[in-house]
Amino acid sequence: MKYEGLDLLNNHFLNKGTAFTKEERKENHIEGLLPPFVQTLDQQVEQAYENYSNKDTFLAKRMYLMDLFNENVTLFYKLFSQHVNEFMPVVYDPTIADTIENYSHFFLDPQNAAFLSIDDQDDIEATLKNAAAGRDIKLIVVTDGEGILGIGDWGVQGVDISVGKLMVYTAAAGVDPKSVLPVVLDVGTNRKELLADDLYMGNHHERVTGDKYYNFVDKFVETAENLFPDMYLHFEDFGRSNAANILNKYKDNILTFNDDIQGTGIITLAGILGALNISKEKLTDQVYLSFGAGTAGAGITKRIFDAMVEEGLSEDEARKHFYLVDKQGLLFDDTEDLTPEQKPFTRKRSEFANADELTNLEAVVKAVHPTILVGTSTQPGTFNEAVIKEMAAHTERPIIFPLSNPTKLAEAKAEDLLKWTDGKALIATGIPVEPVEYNGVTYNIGQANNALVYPGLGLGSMAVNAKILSDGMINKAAHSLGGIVDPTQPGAAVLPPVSQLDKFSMTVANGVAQQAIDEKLTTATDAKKAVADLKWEPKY
Ligand SMILES: NC(=O)c1ccc[n+]([C@@H]2O[C@H](COP(=O)([O-])OP(=O)(O)OC[C@H]3O[C@@H](n4cnc5c(N)ncnc54)[C@H](O)[C@@H]3O)[C@@H](O)[C@H]2O)c1
Ligand SMILES: O=C(O)C[C@H](O)C(=O)O
Ligand SMILES: [Mn+2]
Repeated sequence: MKYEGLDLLNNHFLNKGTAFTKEERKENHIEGLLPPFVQTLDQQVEQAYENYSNKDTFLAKRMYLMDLFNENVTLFYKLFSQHVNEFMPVVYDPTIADTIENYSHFFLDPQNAAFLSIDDQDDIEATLKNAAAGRDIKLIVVTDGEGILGIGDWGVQGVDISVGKLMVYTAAAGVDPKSVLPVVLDVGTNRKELLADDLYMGNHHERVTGDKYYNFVDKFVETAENLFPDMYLHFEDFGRSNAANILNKYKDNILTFNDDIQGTGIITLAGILGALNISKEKLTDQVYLSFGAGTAGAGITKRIFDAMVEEGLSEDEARKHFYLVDKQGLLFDDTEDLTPEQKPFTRKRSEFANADELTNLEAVVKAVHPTILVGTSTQPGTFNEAVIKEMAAHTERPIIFPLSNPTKLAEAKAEDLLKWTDGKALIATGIPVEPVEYNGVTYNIGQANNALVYPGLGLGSMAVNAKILSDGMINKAAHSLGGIVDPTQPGAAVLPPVSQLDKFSMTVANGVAQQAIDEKLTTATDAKKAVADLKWEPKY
């Protein structure tokens, strides 16, 4: 189909705005519909960045950028690619949390998303086709909005996380924006204030659970697979009781990925390897404490456990290095309400003289002397001075990762962690943090956010159209981020800087694609060529 006239100007994939040449304007019947001066893409970028910079708040900046995206995708990504570091917290986490909480009130545009309702299951196929509009869809990010970041259940409003994650795929790894589709599964919400709000845009009923829920997810997956057989299916921010079930159900049969379980596992392992590269310690000597053992906490634990086994420990030996703390305190084998993912990492009460007192983080830190403390608890400020000083008293370079998002939920601030450990802590945070000055040293703080790996992992997997996402490919991604930071520099970060996200996304993509070839999960033979061929660039 040829777009011309207003249809062309209103198609954000094809629109070049003031960059349409005089000839193009004539040919497409848009002469006189734009100011006469023909601009270059670089001039448009300059103009847009000036506009962006004049907005006072992150929220206003984000809204401007979303308008720009709706207007002209090429210009949006050209601008984004030139300011990745600056735009990430605006387009993505943490500002995205504000837009999710206020989605129904801020609403202007559905941004090409597919809204699938559990109450209209017969529409699934039609909706996906309508949203694709003839495009060859290679990547879907889907959420059901139950476990958005750490802010919980936001029902249909969670759709923005699918939109935002996809924008990062393109900005970081050059995934073609014409090949992606954000999806939300609206199964209701348990958030009372949304149900009571007349302007709430989703289904006004409580979440549907059990067989009806899983059948709906099944129907979506099956229909999407049929329509888009080469698709990479990314699950995001499902609730704790469903995320792992869904991953386990599909991971051995289709090319699928759970970001909170697998993406977070990869980036946290990469961060820990980066920290150990600075302290010159061995992974198999570490004592690991997960604070908040939900979707992300348990996913990370499993990844670090697998890494210890790869480094030569038996499974039984490796398990002894792990402690999980959740709402109930330290998790024992007889603790009530354990999830299937927690069970393999529980301890026995007989290991401790004071087992019944191990109901809070500080008591557990005193009892087990962790060398690594990772927070995915959604409980702000819980890595307090007493906890951190106790940890630092028993280990030279404590590895401390407060990963809960958004900013208001972080377990600690990097500057406090440095202060309480006299600069010894090796830190990564979930959200971006400015460098911290302490005792004359500038500490760069790594960002252990899955956004540093999922774009490259996805691009590499899609480039070779791998049959599944294997443990080997995941492992390869985790080991691809080393060697970028100089660990001998005082204040070196444990992970590479987001400013180089586009570069190291390619390293991740090439490594993952090669691994798929090595494991015979693809018919492709040349990883680098496959990745380069799929990579999209914003240009007219
Ligand atoms: N940095 C990253 O890349 C990244 C990735 C995924 C998740 N996260 C963050 O991790 C957090 C958790 O996400 P999730 O998807 O695992 O959610 P989740 O709900 O599955 O897990 C949260 C866990 O914390 C536990 N918890 C609640 N209160 C607690 C308390 N007082 N003490 C100890 N544990 C407590 C819950 O019981 C649950 O098991 C969120 O803030 C999310 O933003 C960060
Ligand atoms: O979205 C993020 O910033 C990371 C992660 O997927 C999360 O749920 O917090
Ligand atoms: Mn997430």
